Amino acid sequence: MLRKLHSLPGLIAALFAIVLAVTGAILSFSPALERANASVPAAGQVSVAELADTVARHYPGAEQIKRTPSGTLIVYYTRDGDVGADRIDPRTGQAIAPYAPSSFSRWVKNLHRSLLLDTPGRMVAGITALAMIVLTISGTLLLAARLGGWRQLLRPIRGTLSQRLHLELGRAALLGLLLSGLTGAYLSATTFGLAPEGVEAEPDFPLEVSGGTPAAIDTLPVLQATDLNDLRELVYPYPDDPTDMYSLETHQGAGFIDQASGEWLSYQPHDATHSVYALIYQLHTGEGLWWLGLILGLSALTVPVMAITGAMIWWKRRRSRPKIVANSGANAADSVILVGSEGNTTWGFAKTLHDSLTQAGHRVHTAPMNQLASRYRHAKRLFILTATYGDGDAPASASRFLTRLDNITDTPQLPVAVLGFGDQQFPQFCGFAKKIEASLTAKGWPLLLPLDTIDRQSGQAFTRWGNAVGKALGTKLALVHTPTRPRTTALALAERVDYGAGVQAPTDVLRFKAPAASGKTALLSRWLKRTGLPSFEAGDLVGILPPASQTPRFYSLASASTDGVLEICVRQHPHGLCSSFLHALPVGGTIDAFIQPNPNFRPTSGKAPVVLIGAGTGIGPLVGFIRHNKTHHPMHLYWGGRNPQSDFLYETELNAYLTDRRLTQLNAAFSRIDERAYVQDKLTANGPELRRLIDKGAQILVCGGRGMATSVISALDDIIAPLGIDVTTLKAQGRYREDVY
Ligand SMILES: Cc1cc2nc3c(=O)[nH]c(=O)nc-3n(C[C@H](O)[C@H](O)[C@H](O)COP(=O)(O)O)c2cc1C
Repeated sequence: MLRKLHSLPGLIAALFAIVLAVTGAILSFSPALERANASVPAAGQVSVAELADTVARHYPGAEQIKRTPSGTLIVYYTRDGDVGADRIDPRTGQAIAPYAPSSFSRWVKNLHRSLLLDTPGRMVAGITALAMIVLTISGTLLLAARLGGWRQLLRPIRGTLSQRLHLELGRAALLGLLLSGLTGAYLSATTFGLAPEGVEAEPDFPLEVSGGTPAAIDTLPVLQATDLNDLRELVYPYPDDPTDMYSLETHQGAGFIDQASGEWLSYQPHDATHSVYALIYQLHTGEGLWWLGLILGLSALTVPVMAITGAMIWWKRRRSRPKIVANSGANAADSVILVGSEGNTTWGFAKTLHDSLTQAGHRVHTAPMNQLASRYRHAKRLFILTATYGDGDAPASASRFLTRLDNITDTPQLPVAVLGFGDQQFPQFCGFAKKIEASLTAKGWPLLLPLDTIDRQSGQAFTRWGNAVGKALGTKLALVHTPTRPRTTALALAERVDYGAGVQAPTDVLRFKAPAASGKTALLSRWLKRTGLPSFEAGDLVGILPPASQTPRFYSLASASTDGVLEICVRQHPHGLCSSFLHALPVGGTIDAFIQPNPNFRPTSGKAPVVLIGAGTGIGPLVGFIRHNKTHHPMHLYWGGRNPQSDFLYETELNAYLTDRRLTQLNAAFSRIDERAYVQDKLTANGPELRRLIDKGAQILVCGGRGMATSVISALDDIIAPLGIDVTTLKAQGRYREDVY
């Protein structure tokens, strides 16, 4: 519901919001620009009397002085029968330059207020301002839910580039956009008479003046007592007309002043509605508050980026949710599948289960977890497939599940199997699935199968769970989940470096390039310096589809596309389909590959040191990070192999990086030599040094097998215990990232 409330107005209002935001940004920056050009005396330095006097001397035909909220002073005058206007210096009253209002800013203002369409345009602008309020509030609620609560609102944001851009910008611009939306909606309401416009009673027009000889301007008491910074407008009396008077408007009120006595003839202070209107106008435009104008302008500039990234996120989500065919009604089904998903990948698994059960002759109903019914009339089993978000929280399509469950008073005799989808890198791995199973068992629901979990959408783990489901149902259930085949690129093997033959761990560093183009295409590519490779960074993943398989195998990338090669490090597994294929691939042979971004596994920018830890082929992305460490950021590498004579991967490159200071320290451990050691032993041996680095805010990136990763966590927990923290804390702070397989 919240997501719909965010995406629907967002998509509809996007275009108008972009126009209003860009024009609003231009207008918001103008007070700061105007202020930078205006000379503004400090309070108490210049009185209106002094200014009016100097102006009258330089402009014998002066009619009016106006002060804009940003402090620019404009004098309107007649000279030799012609009218004119000049920008003037507040201290000398002399002309700085002729004044002509900018027709561009008038056009921008009209576009902003009414889209150049008068009343219908004003209505659209008002509705867009309301949509902006709905979007900022619903967006903030979604962000808080995604990050695991209000207190976590400043936590680092994970996700794809468009997600991070959308969320980071939204978080930064939140208050500015909310203020613009609220004040814009109020100003719109005033144009349609729905809110007071702040129009107030005019000061009484004096019927009589003292009629004495006009006094010198700089001696008039009211003008002497009015500071220049309070001035809005001063109108001079007609020359040589003793019955005329000065008219003065300040921030506090307005009235008429006698030419001879210099006292008020009538005065009307501004009332509360006027002051409220003026304040809201100021908060919307930033006029007179140049710093607020800058904040509002910068916030508004995020809107086009957020509109585009928001539309991209919406489209990706829509495209990635598979269509469930042959979906039985909730009361007709014998098997019910409820899905908790945010990014839609769990729906893909649910569809595989749905199709397999349907093929096995079952009537299956698949729905979001939020649609949990109090009763499924013919159901014999319930499957719950759910992801976890935030800090063990519900994904979008399951946010109301627990409340609905609480409202079910009779416990249905419906056996249930919960399958959690998550990521081991999060401290609350499959936390929500665990919560669901605990709540179901506490309410007395019978279990069809105990809770099982799937780490990072592992197809193999899902097949294993499918076998267990098949056994429980007494049918053979082959759950082969193939993610929709992504668009692949053909790449040709350009170079291979062999390691590890002597220690029974054949490992290859493989470098791929786009297959050689021919004729005009080759010339064009050379001229454009295009490599023909898709775009990627070291630490991203490449999915490779081995021949005769639809299931991609993922390898961490040791290069970035700017290096001109796609480099991976692959160990041959005895029966590994893809690793055997890659090890047998001749130079010039091609693969089908696609890139899966892995933006969370990267060194962060900033001054904090980076500790890279890996074993075996886990060195791949770590070497990529070091290769790109052109700014000589402190990087400490801990790596474990078997024997330095046989499988010291990247030995030559690493020594070169130590020499040119891209690598600060290299700690290699080998397990098949006399002084055998594993990478965790090296960590323990260097414990005090590591503790110092972590205390200084170091980020830790770990890549390699799960066994190694577990040993590394336990060694590091011991090392940092004296700091009063553990690896779980570092993970929660986003300072400990794993790429583990
Ligand atoms: C912002 C964010 C927070 C996550 N939090 C957790 C978590 O706390 N525990 C967990 O096991 N997985 C967590 N995950 C991983 C997802 O649960 C996992 O990728 C899941 O397969 C996504 O399924 P979906 O695409 O259907 O939403 C998180 C993922 C993201 C993007």
